[in-house]
Amino acid sequence: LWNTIQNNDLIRRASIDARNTLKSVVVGDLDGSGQPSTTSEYVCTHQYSIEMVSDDPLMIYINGFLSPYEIDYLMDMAQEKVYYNRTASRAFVVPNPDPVGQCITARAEKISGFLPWAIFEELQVVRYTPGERHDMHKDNMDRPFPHEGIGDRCNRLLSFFVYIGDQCEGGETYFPHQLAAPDDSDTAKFGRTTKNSSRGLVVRPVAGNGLFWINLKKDWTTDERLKHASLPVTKGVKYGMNILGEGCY
Ligand SMILES: O=C(O)CCC(=O)C(=O)O
Ligand SMILES: [Fe+2]
Repeated sequence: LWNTIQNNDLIRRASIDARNTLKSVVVGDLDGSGQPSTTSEYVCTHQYSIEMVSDDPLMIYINGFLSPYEIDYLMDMAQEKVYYNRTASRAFVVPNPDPVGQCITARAEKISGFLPWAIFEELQVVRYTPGERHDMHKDNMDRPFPHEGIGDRCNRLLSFFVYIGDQCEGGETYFPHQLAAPDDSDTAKFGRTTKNSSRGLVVRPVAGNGLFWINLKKDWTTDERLKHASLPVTKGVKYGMNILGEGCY
């Protein structure tokens, strides 16, 4: 059960300390002078707003999770990187340490609050060109896995999916088991399935915004209701980012 966590507190403390140490070195003090660097406009701050999508399973929509600076930064990085193939789309991992990456991970950790996460994985940026998609899946593994120095039975407890580039048509994130967005919801952010069903949450790419949800039930088994897919991009290019928080029991 979630409340049987043993060493998560120690691990997450170490994870946060490591990030804070790094942050004080790399963010705002790039020349090591102890003064905010004039060569960088970037300061790690967290400004976003949230909307509850559902309480069971827990899902939250986040407006402005990425700042305009962070979007530009990641889009620049996304033009330079070599991508690896995933099924029907491509991805790369944000180098670690990276001042913006560290700040984004710290933000995800903060939002995750007191939930029993132990550590966050490296940030993964994904790209879809026309025809590319991500088939129906869950973000956690079927079986718990060991994570060196953390625990023997770990799994991807928390998922954030954040949109970085929305100059595309299609590419919505689709959760077939979630309730459909209400009629009066913002159509820039939420869509509907073609069949007039009460189920099926369709979330449109809006740069900077994202979703947070919990993959596992209280007994650490898969919550099948969080299966999801990226519908195919039909025009333009979509960029997004996975931020995955692992917990161990
Ligand atoms: O691209 C999306 O909308 C979702 C991607 C996704 O679910 C994943 O990469 O695990
Ligand atoms: Fe996913």
